Amino acid sequence: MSDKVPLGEEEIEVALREAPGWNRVGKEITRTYSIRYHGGIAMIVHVADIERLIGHHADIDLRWGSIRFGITTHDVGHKLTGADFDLARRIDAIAAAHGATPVDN
Ligand SMILES: C[C@H](O)[C@H](O)[C@H]1CNC2=NC(N)=NC(=O)C2=N1
Repeated sequence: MSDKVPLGEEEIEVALREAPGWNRVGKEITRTYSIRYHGGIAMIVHVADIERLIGHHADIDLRWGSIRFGITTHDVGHKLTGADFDLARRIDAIAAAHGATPVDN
């Protein structure tokens, strides 16, 4: 499991470059995908299985045609850690497996 030690600013910049499509918004990193509602439910179940496995959970906002993930580490006061970027990578892989299309801005 990735560690839950707050990252420094430079480490966050490096991690963001290595997680293309994820945006830093306030205290979290976030990404939105386009997916049909029912497909989004199936994707969430898959993500939840992985979240339980790694002990790290995203905030998930499912809408009619899209799903948004927001990730930050609560245990260290809502700061960004390696665990957030680890989960982001895993969500990207699951999204691809479910045919979810990134809505990157
Ligand atoms: C005990 C349990 O592992 C911790 O509370 C985990 C659960 N999931 C978590 N998820 C996130 N995003 N941040 C955390 O600090 C966190 N802590």
